[in-house]
Amino acid sequence: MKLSGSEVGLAITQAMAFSIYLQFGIIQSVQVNNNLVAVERIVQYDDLIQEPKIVPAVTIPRGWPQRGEILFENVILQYHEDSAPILNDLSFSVGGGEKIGIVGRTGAGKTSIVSTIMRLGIVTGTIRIDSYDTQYIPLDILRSRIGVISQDPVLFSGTLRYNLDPLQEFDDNVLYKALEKVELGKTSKEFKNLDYHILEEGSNLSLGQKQLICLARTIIREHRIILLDECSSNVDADTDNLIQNIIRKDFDQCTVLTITHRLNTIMSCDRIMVIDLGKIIQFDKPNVLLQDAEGKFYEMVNKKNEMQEI
Ligand SMILES: Nc1ncnc2c1ncn2[C@@H]1O[C@H](COP(=O)(O)OP(=O)(O)OP(=O)(O)O)[C@@H](O)[C@H]1O
Repeated sequence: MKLSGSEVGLAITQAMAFSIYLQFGIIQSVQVNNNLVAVERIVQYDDLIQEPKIVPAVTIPRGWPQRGEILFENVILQYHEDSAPILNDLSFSVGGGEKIGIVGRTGAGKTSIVSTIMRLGIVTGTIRIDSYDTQYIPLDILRSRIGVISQDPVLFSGTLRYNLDPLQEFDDNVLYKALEKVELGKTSKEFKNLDYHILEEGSNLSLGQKQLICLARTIIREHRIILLDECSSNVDADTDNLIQNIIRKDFDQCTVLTITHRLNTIMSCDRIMVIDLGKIIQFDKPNVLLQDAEGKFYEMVNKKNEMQEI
């Protein structure tokens, strides 16, 4: 939605009027504050550069992606037009149902792979998902068909039901089943009630509980491709184990890309991708990488073991 100059002007005038009313004690200060923040947000959103509207050349099937294959061909990612590429000429393919671990030092470009798949930033080269070139897929379709769980879970002020299913697409039974799978009820009995109220950004929940709600959301949607970006890095060992078990059981048929600093989390993956300075420097089965004494992965594993011995 693009506001006209007069609409933005009207919003600002209304905000000013509210602040005058406040000085005269006409309306409650909390209400005024909320209204001012709302106007401020509208003005901020209005300044955002709009993403391109993509008209697909072919019809995207309802069930896309079905196989979950990902193909990168000479992909480059920049976050701004005049900035240097963050990912440099990446080419690789992932088969449907494969479990891939992605590792590399801080700032290597791991999260940028997720950004690229979701087409956040300026992407050149070709990314195909089940043979469909993602540059021709409308962004709302692309982003709603891939499950992403990051280290900063996104939750809204509203009921548990609203947070699990904001568009009210699923039966309560489906939501309850997903909650059972992620064992949220074991952390607090409040989570057995879909009307339980969650505060803005989930401020009345622990990080682990927030992650489990995001996991439940992904289970409900039965995504074929799931991108996990450090989703269990800041939770306790029990929640981490629970998350890993759910991924193994419920996402068995899915293509899962797991970004992590915890190397033990990805040892059971089919293949591990090592990223450095925006390039893939190794991509192979864990046992192959562990035997390559000259390789980066070998160095990372041994450094970690040394740290544990100290
Ligand atoms: N939105 C952004 N705008 C501009 N530069 C960005 C943006 N996001 C990431 N970068 C830059 O891209 C590079 C790669 O960042 P990325 O988050 O992909 O690394 P990472 O390997 O996931 O790191 P970490 O392990 O610390 O999360 C970094 O130099 C970072 O500063």
